[in-house]
Amino acid sequence: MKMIIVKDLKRYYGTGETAVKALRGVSFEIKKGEFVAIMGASGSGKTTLLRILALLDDATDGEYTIRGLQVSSLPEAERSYYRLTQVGYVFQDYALINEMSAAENVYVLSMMEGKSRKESYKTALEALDKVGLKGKHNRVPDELSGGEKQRVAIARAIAKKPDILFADEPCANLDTSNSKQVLDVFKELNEKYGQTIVMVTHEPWHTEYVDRVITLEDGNLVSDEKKQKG
Ligand SMILES: Nc1ncnc2c1ncn2[C@@H]1O[C@H](COP(=O)(O)OP(=O)(O)OP(=O)(O)O)[C@@H](O)[C@H]1O
Repeated sequence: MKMIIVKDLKRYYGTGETAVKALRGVSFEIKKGEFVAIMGASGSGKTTLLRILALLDDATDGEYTIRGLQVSSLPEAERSYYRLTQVGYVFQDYALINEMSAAENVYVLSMMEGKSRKESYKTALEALDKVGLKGKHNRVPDELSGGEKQRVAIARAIAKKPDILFADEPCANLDTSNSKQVLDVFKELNEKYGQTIVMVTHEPWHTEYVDRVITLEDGNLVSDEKKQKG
């Protein structure tokens, strides 16, 4: 099943002669259950693409469909609802609330979706267990390693059981050992639960974990390569 269809996607910042053409017309499809890396040099358009796919930004032109739904032309209120309920996003800097425990960081988002307190708590603990943080539910971010903090952020993103999990350089602030822990979690979510994942990275060794690598260069898609997972 096709999860994502992108056709001739363009994103220009500014207008006229001085416009920055961050995406110059990118097309591809992603199937349900794929784990895809988006690579490319700094400034090639990776974050711009991911933000549009995660409905955090609008394209200047082109079409974007998730599970057959033309999200690029949805009214803003519906886009927000879709983003809140169906899209998981993991940021480079974790974006956790320092005063809250791991469980509370995950729980708060479920509550925002309108779930009951009891259900939200149960969902949060399940998500934390899935990312290997059993026994650390009550720790605040300062009592966790960088890799553990990122795993809390992943738990928060998957608690809603999103159609797609997006991650923008999730290991950028982590050493190799913590990066491996985080990538192992993504791999397990992908293999065990069939989670579709789209991850921006600039580290070639991260591609050992994925099914496919899409490479951007100066706003164009220049290669799309299937990988043998390590
Ligand atoms: N808000 C903005 N306003 C103007 N130009 C922007 C904006 N955001 C990004 N750009 C430009 O668009 C181009 C693509 O940026 P983008 O952040 O998508 O690249 P990237 O591949 O993610 O880079 P990096 O690896 O350094 O994060 C760059 O030339 C960048 O300077």
